[in-house]
Amino acid sequence: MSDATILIADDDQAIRTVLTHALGREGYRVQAASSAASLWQWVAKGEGDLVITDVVMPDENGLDLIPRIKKIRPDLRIIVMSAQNTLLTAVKATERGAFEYLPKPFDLKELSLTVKRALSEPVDVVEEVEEAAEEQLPLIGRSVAMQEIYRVMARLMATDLTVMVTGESGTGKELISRALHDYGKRKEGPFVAVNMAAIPKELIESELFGHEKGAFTGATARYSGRFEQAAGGTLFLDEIGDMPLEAQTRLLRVLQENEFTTVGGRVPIKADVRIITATHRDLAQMVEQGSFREDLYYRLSVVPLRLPPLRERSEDIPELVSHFLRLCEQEGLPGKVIDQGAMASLRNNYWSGNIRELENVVRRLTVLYSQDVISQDIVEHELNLISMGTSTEENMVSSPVVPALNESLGEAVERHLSEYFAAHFPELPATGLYDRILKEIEKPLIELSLASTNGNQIQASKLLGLNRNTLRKKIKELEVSVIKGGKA
Ligand SMILES: Nc1ncnc2c1ncn2[C@@H]1O[C@H](COP(=O)(O)OP(=O)(O)OP(=O)(O)O)[C@@H](O)[C@H]1O
Repeated sequence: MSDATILIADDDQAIRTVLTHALGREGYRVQAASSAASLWQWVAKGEGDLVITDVVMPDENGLDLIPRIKKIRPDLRIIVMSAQNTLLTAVKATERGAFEYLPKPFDLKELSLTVKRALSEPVDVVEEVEEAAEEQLPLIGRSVAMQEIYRVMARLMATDLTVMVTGESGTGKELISRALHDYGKRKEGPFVAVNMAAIPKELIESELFGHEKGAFTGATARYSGRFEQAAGGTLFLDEIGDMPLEAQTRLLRVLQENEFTTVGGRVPIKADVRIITATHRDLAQMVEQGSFREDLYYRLSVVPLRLPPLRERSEDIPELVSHFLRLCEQEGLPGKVIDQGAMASLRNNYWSGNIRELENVVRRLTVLYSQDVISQDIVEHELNLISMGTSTEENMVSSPVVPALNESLGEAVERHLSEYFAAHFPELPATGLYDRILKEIEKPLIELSLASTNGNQIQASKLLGLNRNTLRKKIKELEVSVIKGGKA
């Protein structure tokens, strides 16, 4: 249908020009408008075989236009393109009956393929669907990688398909799974999450399928397992790669037969759950090694959803950081802003712990440093502590002033003091810091000197260059424990 007429609405002149050229080259007739109103006029007159519309336009939101168009021209296919790029936009576009949702910027090749598909596939009749509520779970991130995830998620909302979410630890697998439930057709039902790694092997069956009273020692009452608890809703099996082989076999049987029995029970119960699984493991490799059943793997990974690690979408970091700073403030922690250099350091970090690690770092920056503006120095300092395997909190409690190999004692003290300042600034006294810090240094200094002279106070006072009486006074004042047998 390359002689089809395509109607385009976008208030961005550049986009109209590019699309008109690209689609014109492929033989389509193109009419492009800068407003929803012009597009509507064409549609109402019966013109066009396909609509491509932007979402945010000065006169009307493209998403609101979809149901109006569908009412008078149910057969007209609509492609929505948007730079908003949130999950909600993708879900709304799909729910309202758009043929496809294309996050901007998109590839012209992709657009061309979508147009071809839209013109050749039969038009779906859109059922009346309940509108998705405004974003309850804010899924932050508009990177290309996340937009692709949102697009797939939007397509999954109206289905009960089994989804397997994979990705490194802390990439948001549980959050995405919850969002699939919250926007999906089972949203009125329960979302029941089970972490397979957290249940002892011998309890997995009864945890999942329940048990009858007396089924085994300790089964003092009937227990309805997670399958029963999740009836009508979603069962989220987290860390599915940690499921022992015997339980895998049982799960597979339940999925094949669509029913299960409790441990010790005989009456089959219908399994009315949508299953979403998640894992950070390489299940395909586990299948090869024989530690995960191949048939179960294929049943569970009907729709695989791979979450990218944070380092592959560092463009999302600023928005995530602002989101976590806002969360901290809502929880009553001090409100902070972050400067550009600090943000650049956060963007360039490797983030092996992904979003969870970023979230934790933002929390520490909020709590442990008194400055209202988080600077690059502070961020670098905190990230260094993490890369050394310690963070400010832990570091403050235990690390002694031990010079690193290339450091003088003075430098080590300075490093330690700066950590001390960073960690304790909010509770430092208004004045008297000099005495307080010197006291904190004096005590270990005297203790170490006494230890090195075996508790001999005469030698220690010499070593320190202090008068013997002064040393004695200090020992008392600072409550230094004196080694028994040491000479005064
Ligand atoms: N897109 C996102 N926007 C905002 N917060 C997010 C996003 N993704 C993840 N988070 C937050 O990051 C943290 C980790 O997410 P989540 O627990 O879903 O990760 P996970 O992949 O399931 O981790 P694990 O593999 O360790 O179980 C949570 O506090 C979650 O709220």
